[in-house]
Amino acid sequence: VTLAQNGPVTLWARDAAHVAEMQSSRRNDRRLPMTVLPENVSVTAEIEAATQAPVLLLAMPMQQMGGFLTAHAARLAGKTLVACSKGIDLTTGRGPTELIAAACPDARAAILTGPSFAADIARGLPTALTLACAEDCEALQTQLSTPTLRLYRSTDPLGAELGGALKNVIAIAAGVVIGAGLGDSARAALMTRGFAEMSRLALRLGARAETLAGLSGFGDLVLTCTSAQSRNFRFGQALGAGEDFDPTTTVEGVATAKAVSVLAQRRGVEMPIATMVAALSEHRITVSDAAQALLSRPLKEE
Ligand SMILES: NC(=O)C1=CN([C@@H]2O[C@H](COP(=O)(O)OP(=O)(O)OC[C@H]3O[C@@H](n4cnc5c(N)ncnc54)[C@H](O)[C@@H]3O)[C@@H](O)[C@H]2O)C=CC1
Ligand SMILES: O=C(CO)COP(=O)(O)O
Repeated sequence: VTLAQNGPVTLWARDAAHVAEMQSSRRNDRRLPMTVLPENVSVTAEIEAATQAPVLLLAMPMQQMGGFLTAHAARLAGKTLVACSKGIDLTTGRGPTELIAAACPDARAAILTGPSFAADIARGLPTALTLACAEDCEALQTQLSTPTLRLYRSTDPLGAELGGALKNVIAIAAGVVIGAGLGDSARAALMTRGFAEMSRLALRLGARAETLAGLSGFGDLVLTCTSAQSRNFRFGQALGAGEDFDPTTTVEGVATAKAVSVLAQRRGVEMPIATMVAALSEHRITVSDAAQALLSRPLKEE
């Protein structure tokens, strides 16, 4: 919706009936019901039509991306593929740009990530994001920026994708704290210690500290841990309050917590909060036992 200010945009979806509905109503009632699709957004169920453009934005749940890339690899060769997903693939332990590089080695992989709710962007509210690509991406930065969507470029896609993936795990923990009535002070402590463990793992994997401190890391951590618009935060809140949560909602932090626990163990990195989120999401531990376990860790230097 925002990119349509810069020129024609093609929106591809798999479900032909849903596409027909969007073409006639000019809205996506399932995902963004309040937003009218601009005239120069054309909606199609034909992947051929959607892959004509040189730049493609991939916005799908993280665990679906590997299958999509493999299925369409031939069409995607030579394209610039901009991942908009946040997470770590459970099967391979890879982030979005690493998945793209493995499945489509002839494509240019980039990631667009940072504090941004889709509904805010669609409403034209001011938003700032990180666009990260191993190569120079100044032209792409200009192409994807709009008067209300301000992109900062980075050459550290690993750091950007790890920040975006890991903040969801900490947001679930923050939601648990609020849902269980443990208070705002506990949430602030968890966000800070969460940021410490996000940075610990990311740096060990080769990311840059300044990327973690930027929009894709710290920025998105703040948004997701403090806003009820966040599905990860709301999922945590329900977990903390012992309430059910709609299982069809995309909550990226659940699979990411699982993937991160494995990754952290393999690399010998301590990630107590992420490990606790993985256990809580799978109901292997109660909220009070999780809180107790975190509070009774050995005292140490900050
Ligand atoms: N909604 C938001 O505000 C933001 C979402 N993201 C990220 O974007 C990614 C997608 O999230 P949402 O769009 O919000 O989720 P969603 O659940 O609202 O929508 C996902 C869409 O992907 C489609 N899809 C599922 N599997 C697919 C496949 N194999 N091929 C093509 N399409 C497929 C679904 O049909 C659905 O339309 C996530 O990684 C999320 O973290 C990032 C920033 C903001
Ligand atoms: O990534 C997001 C905001 O930057 C969206 O957060 P949720 O997936 O938790 O809704």
